[in-house]
Amino acid sequence: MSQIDREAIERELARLKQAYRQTLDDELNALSTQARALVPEALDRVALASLRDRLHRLSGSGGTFGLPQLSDAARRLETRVKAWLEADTQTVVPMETLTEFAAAIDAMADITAEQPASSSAAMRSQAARSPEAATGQRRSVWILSPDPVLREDLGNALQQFDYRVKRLDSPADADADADADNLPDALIVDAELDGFGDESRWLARFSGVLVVLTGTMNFETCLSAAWMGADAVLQHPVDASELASRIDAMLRERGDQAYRVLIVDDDLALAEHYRLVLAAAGMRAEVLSEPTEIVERVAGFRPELILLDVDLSGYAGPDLATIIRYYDEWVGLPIVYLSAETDHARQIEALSRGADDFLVKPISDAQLVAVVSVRAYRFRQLAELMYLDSLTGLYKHGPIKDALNAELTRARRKRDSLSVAMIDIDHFKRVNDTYGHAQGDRVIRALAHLLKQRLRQSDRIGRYGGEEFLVIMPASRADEARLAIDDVRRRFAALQFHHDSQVFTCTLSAGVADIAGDDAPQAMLVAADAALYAAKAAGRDRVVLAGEVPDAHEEGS
Ligand SMILES: Nc1nc2c(ncn2[C@@H]2O[C@H](COP(=O)(O)OP(=O)(O)OP(=O)(O)O)[C@@H](O)[C@H]2O)c(=O)[nH]1
Repeated sequence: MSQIDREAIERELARLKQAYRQTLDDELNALSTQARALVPEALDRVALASLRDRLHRLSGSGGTFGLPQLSDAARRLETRVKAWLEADTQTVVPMETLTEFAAAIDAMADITAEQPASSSAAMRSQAARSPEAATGQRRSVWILSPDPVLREDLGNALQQFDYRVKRLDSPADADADADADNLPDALIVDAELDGFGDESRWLARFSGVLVVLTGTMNFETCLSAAWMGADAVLQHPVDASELASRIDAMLRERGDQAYRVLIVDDDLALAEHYRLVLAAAGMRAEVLSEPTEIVERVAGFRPELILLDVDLSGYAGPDLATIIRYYDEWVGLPIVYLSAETDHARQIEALSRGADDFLVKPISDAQLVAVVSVRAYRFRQLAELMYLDSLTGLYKHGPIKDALNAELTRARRKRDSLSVAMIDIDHFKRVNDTYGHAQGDRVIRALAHLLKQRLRQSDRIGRYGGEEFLVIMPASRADEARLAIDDVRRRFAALQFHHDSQVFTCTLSAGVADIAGDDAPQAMLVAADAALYAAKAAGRDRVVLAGEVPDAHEEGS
């Protein structure tokens, strides 16, 4: 997996700081002109409000770009303007006071004292998690084995899980490919392969997952695997679905699940600075400057924390927090205000409207990273416990139904299509009865894994019941949804499960309904369930659309 390019991020941060300094002169000139235009007899309230907003922005951004004294000065001046605005309209501010105020504005131009460069070391010390992880890119795997059957079978099975597979039969081939090609995300090495690990210098720069396959699990094989730095030793024959799950879990642990943070701020330079600071700490941050798009963006990006400015142009942060809390599925999402507001009463008022914390700008980079990562970590832990099924990592029954309500509301508002699919493993009872419950669990996990691999990131997948799954597919008509689910059906049927010396396969049936039928959530579920029932009745191993009458055929034909 590629590493975060810290140098590029630091260069970009320095560029932002320079750009900020360049626009600062213009901003201070504009402030000075506005201040000098104030006259005692007729204080222009519109001009005062504009002065207050500009000073507020300056107090928030100065410190971030290395000018903390500028922040302090702007904050003091902002307080004075606020007092004038809140006073009786008849109040006359003496001319000397206005002159002195304008001089104080001009004096800000003299503030050039710079803080020591911001805490990039602190940023570096934070857990470095790779941000490109959740991009949904296909993972690559090399299979190194002298056994052509193992290479072929395992390779084909991993392709079903959307891995790019390269099959190699000797250490020399691997050495040649390692020089010529990018190293893979995962490497599966057959313990029977002679000479691997001794000469393969490229192993030192391999940072992916290394799995050793062995026919016999004993101390010697495990010891040589440990010397090689293997992450896991598995006994062959191995279930490809188990292997794919293990590799995925290890890649995830290795940091391919960066925290997702949404920054809502209309000061774009400042927001970009925060984004880069969080990226340097290994998080994935996105900036939203158009508050009206907040619901769509939260639904699409699924942040694990929102950094919310209190005063956005035309909107109040607390109103946005309230809107987010209207959606059941986002009730626990951490919202942290990031604002130049120092008035405690206002901070408390803002906090009472659905947020979790209040950070006062300017905030140090290290503090920002610390607060965000601690809260995002806790949220992820809690969300996993509350919403995710422990066997499959999919949504539990309740949360997937909540997700359907939310997706339907959005689809209606955007006049977009939406489909649901109800999926059930065929004759699952027989699997349990014949091969045992543990093997049944493996089959359930394999299907969950396949669904996660094959469907879009925006699709929601839940374990609806024991061996029944519910998939919500936004922006998909039923015919499109059917194609996707049918692809999963074919791949699932091709998976081979190993039990002792036996090999068995399973199939699934599915029913698909879309919003065109009836857009009440319960009606969609009933329609999909009826289609699933029709698929079972018509011989299983098929996907049926709601309202469709499938041709019946013999099972297994
Ligand atoms: N291993 C395992 N089995 C489960 C789990 N949850 C439910 N089951 C079993 O899944 C089986 C479901 O069987 P049925 O609903 O009768 O139907 P089926 O055998 O799948 O047959 P059809 O749906 O008609 O194709 C039951 O035997 C349950 O005990 C689970 O978490 N793990």
